[in-house]
Amino acid sequence: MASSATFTTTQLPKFRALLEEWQEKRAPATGFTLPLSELRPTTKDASKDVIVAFRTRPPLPNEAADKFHANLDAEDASTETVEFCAGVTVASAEPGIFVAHVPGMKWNGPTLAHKTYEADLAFGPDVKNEEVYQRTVAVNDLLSLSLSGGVACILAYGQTGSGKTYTMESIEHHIARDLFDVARTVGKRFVQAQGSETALTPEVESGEIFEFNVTFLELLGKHASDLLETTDKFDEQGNPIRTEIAVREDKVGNVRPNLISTGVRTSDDLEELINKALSHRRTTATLRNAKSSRSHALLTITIKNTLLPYAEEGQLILVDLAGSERYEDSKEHDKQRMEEARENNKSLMNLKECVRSKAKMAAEDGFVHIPWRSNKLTMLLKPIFDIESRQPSKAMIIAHVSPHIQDTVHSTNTLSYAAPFLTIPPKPRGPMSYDAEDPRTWDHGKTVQWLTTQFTKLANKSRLAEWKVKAKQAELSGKRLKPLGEDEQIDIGVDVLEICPPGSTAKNLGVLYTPQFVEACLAAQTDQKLTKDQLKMWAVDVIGNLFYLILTAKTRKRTEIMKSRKKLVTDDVYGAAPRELDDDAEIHEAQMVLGPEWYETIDNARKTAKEMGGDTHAALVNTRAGLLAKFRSLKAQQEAKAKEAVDGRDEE
Ligand SMILES: Nc1ncnc2c1ncn2[C@@H]1O[C@H](COP(=O)(O)OP(=O)(O)OP(=O)(O)O)[C@@H](O)[C@H]1O
Repeated sequence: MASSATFTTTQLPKFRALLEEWQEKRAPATGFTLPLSELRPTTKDASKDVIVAFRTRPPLPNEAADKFHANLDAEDASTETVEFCAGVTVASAEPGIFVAHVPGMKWNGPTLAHKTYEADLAFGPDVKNEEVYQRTVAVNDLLSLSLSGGVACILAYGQTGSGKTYTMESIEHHIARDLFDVARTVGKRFVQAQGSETALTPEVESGEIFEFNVTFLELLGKHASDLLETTDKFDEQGNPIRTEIAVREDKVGNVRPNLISTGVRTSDDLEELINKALSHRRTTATLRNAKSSRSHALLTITIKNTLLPYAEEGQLILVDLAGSERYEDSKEHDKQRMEEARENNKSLMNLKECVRSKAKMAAEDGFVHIPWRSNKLTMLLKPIFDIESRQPSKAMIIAHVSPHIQDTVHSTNTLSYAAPFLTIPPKPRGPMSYDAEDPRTWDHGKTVQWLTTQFTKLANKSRLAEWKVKAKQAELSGKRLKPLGEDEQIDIGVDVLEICPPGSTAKNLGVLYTPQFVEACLAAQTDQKLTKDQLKMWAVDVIGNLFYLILTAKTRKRTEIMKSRKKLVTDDVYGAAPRELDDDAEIHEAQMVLGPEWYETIDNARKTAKEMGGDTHAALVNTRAGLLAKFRSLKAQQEAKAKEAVDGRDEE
């Protein structure tokens, strides 16, 4: 089977002419909403849980000649040179719109279809790394989120060689540059909110209240290892042998692999550590005799607020995903690499399912099952996907595509992988009806009443504890302390109306980060006898209870909704039951193997059904089943060949 890239290359002049024709007619591209100099975190929609960006890179010098010479069988292939022909065009930078130019073939010659894909942002080949960082990480305030006990995750996805590592390494270095400055600003504000009671060491005074720890994990196929572990042992294939790391939930539900965790205090420390881990990854890739990275790499920075030791730690998770390989590119692989490629595809499909469900949940305020336990990659991203997690989180996906038309089939896969995260229209939501057990439905009065009860309970508890100590002392000196009066007026130590001013409700408080709520409580303190530490502890307790109530209400409603959905599915009213994940992975793989044939055959079958007045859905289902059968047979042949090759090598 001639590869689609070779086919496109041989027809390149015709595709270039078709592209020029399209370019002449198209509307001019639109740019970003704001220039870089006017970007501020406040200019973004803070409620978005998943942000999607597309990026394409420029063609590299000599790349076309190296990669796509027209006649692969020519005796002196190096003399062949091929000019560049774009496979994608940026139609709009914000919202992001990429047009993919899909080559095809009809009876009257080559055709070029133009497919549109949408994201939040689209970065063309001229956009530099600094701008990508500013428009993704900086403007969405991901550093502040992780410094406030939340989880921020940035994922780079795309075909091998499309520029993932280029983007991620630059983001990592920019984060190393900025993280400590942002931490000082956030830290100083927090220290000021605490007033004079914090022990003002020079570090605390300058806002250095955070502890940072870094881990670096590599996931190759099913095997996890620690990229910070130095090794001088290698297996037969040249793979460095590192300790296998278990990825599983512990008794309390955390997924904390046993990795080397290194504390960092400055930008230079972090920079040095990132360089070390990246060099290990590069060496590993080279030793495996692969130019590309076949593994997922997860750099995690855990951030602890030392002035809030009982609150959740924040996390910044940076993921450079393995290159999604075309099946036809992996034909020559040995058994182990085929297995890795299959595992990678599976984990990428599972990740897609999780991100899509998360985006859907945010859009609908509904309750969707997120299958994060199905795979090690998504297990490692548990704080992002577990709906029972109390930490606020944000995921940023940067989908990368090659600029070449020879890669368009793969580019459309990448773009269609990322695009559905956005396409779910938010459900119109009326006001939720009052539910005493769901804080999201409370009005201002009910919220103030609840907060007052909470602080009263805590004040009572500490009054009782104090009384017990005094009573013991009195007893020792032969006296009896007067019992506590039941209806004595209790000073709760804070002005609840300042924490929740008119117009604000429990729903507004529920979206605050824990440190923000603590700051609000410290600012509302009325009883100066109450120590700041005690008030901080109360505040963490109260906001924790509020999160818990919201979570319980969500979970309760989720169970109800899941039950009713199940019923709808069995009653066959809701349409087809959700597709099996494995099915989805297989379809994705089949699209890669069959390339344009997949899309064209389905398009033609649908058109024919429409023209004949037939059932287009049935035509789609039947044609897809036929294509899948063809793919399975091709795959079986490939596997048999690979097995033969491996057996042959073993015999030698
Ligand atoms: N935006 C860009 N501008 C200039 N050069 C780029 C850009 N993006 C990527 N490159 C270059 O393209 C080549 C491939 O990029 P990179 O290694 O980041 O790809 P990748 O998607 O991580 O590939 P793999 O999956 O194989 O690791 C590199 O030489 C890189 O320097």
